[in-house]
Amino acid sequence: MQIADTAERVRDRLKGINLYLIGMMGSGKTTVGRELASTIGYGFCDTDAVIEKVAGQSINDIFKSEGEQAFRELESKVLGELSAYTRLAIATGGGIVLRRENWSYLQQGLVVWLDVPVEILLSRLAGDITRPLLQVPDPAGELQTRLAQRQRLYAQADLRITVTHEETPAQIAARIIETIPTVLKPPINPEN
Ligand SMILES: Nc1ncnc2c1ncn2[C@@H]1O[C@H](COP(=O)(O)OP(=O)(O)OP(=O)(O)O)[C@@H](O)[C@H]1O
Ligand SMILES: O=C(O)C1=C[C@@H](O)[C@@H](O)[C@H](O)C1
Ligand SMILES: [Mg+2]
Repeated sequence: MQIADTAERVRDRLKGINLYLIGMMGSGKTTVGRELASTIGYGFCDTDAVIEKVAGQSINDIFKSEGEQAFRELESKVLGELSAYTRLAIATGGGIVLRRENWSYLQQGLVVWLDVPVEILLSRLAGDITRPLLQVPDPAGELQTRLAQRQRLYAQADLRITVTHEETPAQIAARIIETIPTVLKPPINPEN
């Protein structure tokens, strides 16, 4: 079946609930999230982008001037506000899973973990200067440590999409759409 047909069926079965993408920095939440939204006919939002807009500064500058704690507070506020909408694919920040209160919002939708090995994250983020937590002498070690701290939290997702080799964002979005029915309640069929 064509992905467009599958996407239409999945969209109907979702009944408007939001899709939340979680995972490490560089796992593709923003890139795949945008593709997922357009394929399934949802709107797209990115908590990091909304934070930068409301704060009027880059994430780097927020971390520098206010610190990580202030960023996390803003992040929870933005997540809470976005979760009031429906029919959205929402790319979150890599640390969204750290706060319990964030899960009260995430759990209202369907949570998708993009599980990408550190080697791929590193190759994607080599030379990146927009992620404050990676501006350290040993970004590989930093990613390993943070993944170890967060792994069990990411694992609370409804859906785990493991990326073992490079696939295009469109291929990953298609894989998400094809896998969503496995975690939804089966449709009611009165003839059975
Ligand atoms: N499937 C993919 N194949 C190749 N490159 C990708 C893929 N997904 C994302 N990328 C690239 O990896 C980089 C990071 O992707 P992206 O910004 O979507 O990650 P993220 O999970 O949103 O990260 P963050 O948590 O920091 O917001 C970007 O340069 C993007 O173009
Ligand atoms: O993994 C993280 O803690 C982060 C990921 C990014 O999305 C941004 O939210 C910020 O750089 C922090
Ligand atoms: Mg992102």
